[in-house]
Amino acid sequence: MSEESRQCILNPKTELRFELDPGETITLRLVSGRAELFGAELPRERAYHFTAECKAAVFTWHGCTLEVTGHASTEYVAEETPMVSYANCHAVLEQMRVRSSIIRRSNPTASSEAVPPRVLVLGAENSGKTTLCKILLNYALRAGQGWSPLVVNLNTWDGAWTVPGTISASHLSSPVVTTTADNPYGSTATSAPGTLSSSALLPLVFWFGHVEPKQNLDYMGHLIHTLALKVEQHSQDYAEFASSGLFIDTPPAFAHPSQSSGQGTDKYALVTACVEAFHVNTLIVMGNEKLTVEMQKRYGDGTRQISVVKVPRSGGVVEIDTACRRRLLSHQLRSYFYGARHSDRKEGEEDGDFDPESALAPTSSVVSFNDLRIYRVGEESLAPSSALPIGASRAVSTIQPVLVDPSSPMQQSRLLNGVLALLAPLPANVIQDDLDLAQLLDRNVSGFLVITAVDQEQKTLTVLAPSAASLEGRVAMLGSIEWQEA
Ligand SMILES: Nc1ncnc2c1ncn2[C@@H]1O[C@H](COP(=O)(O)OP(=O)(O)OP(=O)(O)O)[C@@H](O)[C@H]1O
Repeated sequence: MSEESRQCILNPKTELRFELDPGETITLRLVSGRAELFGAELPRERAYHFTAECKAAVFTWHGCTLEVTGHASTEYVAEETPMVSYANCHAVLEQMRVRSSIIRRSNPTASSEAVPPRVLVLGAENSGKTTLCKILLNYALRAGQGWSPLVVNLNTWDGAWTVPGTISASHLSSPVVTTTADNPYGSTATSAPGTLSSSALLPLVFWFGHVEPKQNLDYMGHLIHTLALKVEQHSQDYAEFASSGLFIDTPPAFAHPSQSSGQGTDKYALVTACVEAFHVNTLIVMGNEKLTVEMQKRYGDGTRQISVVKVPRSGGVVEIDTACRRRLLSHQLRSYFYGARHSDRKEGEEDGDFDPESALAPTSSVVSFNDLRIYRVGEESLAPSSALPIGASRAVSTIQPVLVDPSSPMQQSRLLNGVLALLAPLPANVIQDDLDLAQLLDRNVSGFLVITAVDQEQKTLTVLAPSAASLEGRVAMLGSIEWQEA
């Protein structure tokens, strides 16, 4: 029997907030008026099924009626929201886009004057950075100007379109409506069935291999520059989107000097890396006075032409604790291999609600130790310093790829359940034995694998992969991220 539904009438400029615990689901349908989910307009009479620990809010500018089915452990209507500030922020960014577009059309060579908004969003943990990026992105996409902004995700806790431990970028051309916490920027053609994903959404992905930037700050800095460089090369293919600008979503570590720098180094080294690499001209700080002042001191003096703006943190942003983050990390990996999460559906739910097309079918295959070359990046992959002979120092830098020998018993525990990033195939003229290791750091990722078994006798690895394609001769990177099927 279907659950009873109830009506929720929202006054203008209010929002219905809900927080789902594990196992809870809620379905919303817009009955009258207009409403939006983090900036994406909801069509009338279409049911949105929220699941997988989703925490979200439906906001209305002019009032609306929603039909709500299901139960969320926390559900309330908020009268106070920061949406007016966010809309003002959008208006300023929109002016920059329009100006850029007009200048480019009248004089295509004057690209230095036609600067679109290049926005970096900074803030503490759970301050609403991803949500603000999504709202500003959706508003830009709804402007009717044919924009297709680039979204850059540098939050390694959050896989964005892929899996955690990565940084990535993608142009988006249709609004993002997310009903689970698994893919905050939507699903891609590589990890979702064609019927559900956008073929235009093909993110450029680089593997960091850890969830905390502090696990290898040099490597993170290197990847930011590599991603920016590739993005610039790609943007030549997307000249029509040159005025759309970009949004950079960052992890909390960028705003915490202690977590993003070593002693004696620039305390905002990663912010500096981003500003320089992506030519940021707008820095948005989520409701943090001290950080805003520090950023204004650094960038707001007019010489660099960077605007530093503080916007209020929404009272609706949920404190995601470490246990929940770990669960989300595991679910993101699961949904990469198996498709959208269904475990949160209640038992006995009607079959009609279950969409079998969202299920993916990964394959498990056995590969010989010699088929796949596995590398880790940096010193952390080596024996501890205490194990070195007295007086000896490390010869390996923090961003040097080190070959992992699967036959070494010391590596076995690291390999088992380890998530591997399969690098894009190397150019045909690169001979495996003569591989320039520095090249590996600049290669983007074409997919992910998980090692489910290591057989020392047979010298084989069993890997879970999204497809049955041969892995012979491929190069993969290991990090510290592990995943095991529950
Ligand atoms: N107004 C709101 N009502 C209900 N939930 C919200 C609201 N705004 C944000 N959230 C939820 O709060 C959670 C945290 O928000 P968000 O991910 O945007 O923060 P963040 O600063 O990017 O987090 P991180 O610490 O990972 O950097 C998300 O699940 C988001 O969907």
